[in-house]
Amino acid sequence: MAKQANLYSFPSVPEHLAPALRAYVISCQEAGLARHNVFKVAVSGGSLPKTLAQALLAPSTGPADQVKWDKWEIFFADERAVPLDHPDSNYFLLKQELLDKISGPQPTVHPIDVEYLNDTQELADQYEQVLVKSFASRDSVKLPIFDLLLLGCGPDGHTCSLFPGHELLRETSAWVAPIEDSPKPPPRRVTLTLPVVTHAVRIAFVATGAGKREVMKQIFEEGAAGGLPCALVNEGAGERASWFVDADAVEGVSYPRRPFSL
Ligand SMILES: O=C1O[C@H](COP(=O)(O)O)[C@@H](O)[C@H](O)[C@H]1O
Repeated sequence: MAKQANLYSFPSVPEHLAPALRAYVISCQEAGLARHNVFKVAVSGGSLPKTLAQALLAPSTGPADQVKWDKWEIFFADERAVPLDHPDSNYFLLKQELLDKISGPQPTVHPIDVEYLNDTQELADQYEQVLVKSFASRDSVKLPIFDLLLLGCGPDGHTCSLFPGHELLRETSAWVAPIEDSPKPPPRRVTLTLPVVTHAVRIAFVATGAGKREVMKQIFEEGAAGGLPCALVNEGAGERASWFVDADAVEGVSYPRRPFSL
């Protein structure tokens, strides 16, 4: 039987979850560097960048605990069709929470091309071309393989801009797709598609707070049968998916917790 997603639960975010997430990201970074001397990562917006900043901006504890920012290529798992300085922009959020606070060597960051904000299909196609350039030509690469995806989980079970019951969940060809009717505002967005998400080497979800408890029950107790996008990622990725959650988010959820180890 295929191995299941890992569920790691921590008593507190700053003291326990953030250091574990840091250790996990650094291990993915080292694996990426060993593979191709670069670390290709895509990140979500929402509540994730704040936790990510707590994890990655902490002082290094030694040579094995280095975030090698200049080796990072950062992409967006989803983005809203708004200018890059708009409060709804996932880029703007990441910039405020994390990117602007990085001192020393800087990562390469790939925001959307705002020239195409009026046409979400074109916006998605252009972003797919960014991936094509980074991951070699689309003809030779069936799907881009991110070293790590850092994802959030909405209270409705959405991840990236893949929403429950939406036709986009059936997309099998595009790497990046437009959505014009996101149930969560703003409605116009672009997102990595489900096959790209499940194809990543590693996928880390971060979900914290009691507001996520009900959806965590559905994801982990009903599994893919419940149809929620996060559960579909768990099904497709199996043990390559790891959840970093706090105790509040998973209180009463019937699913085996793993002790965190690399
Ligand atoms: O709209 C979005 O929401 C999700 C989840 O956000 P959260 O605040 O509940 O963590 C986020 O992962 C996604 O990137 C964003 O566009």
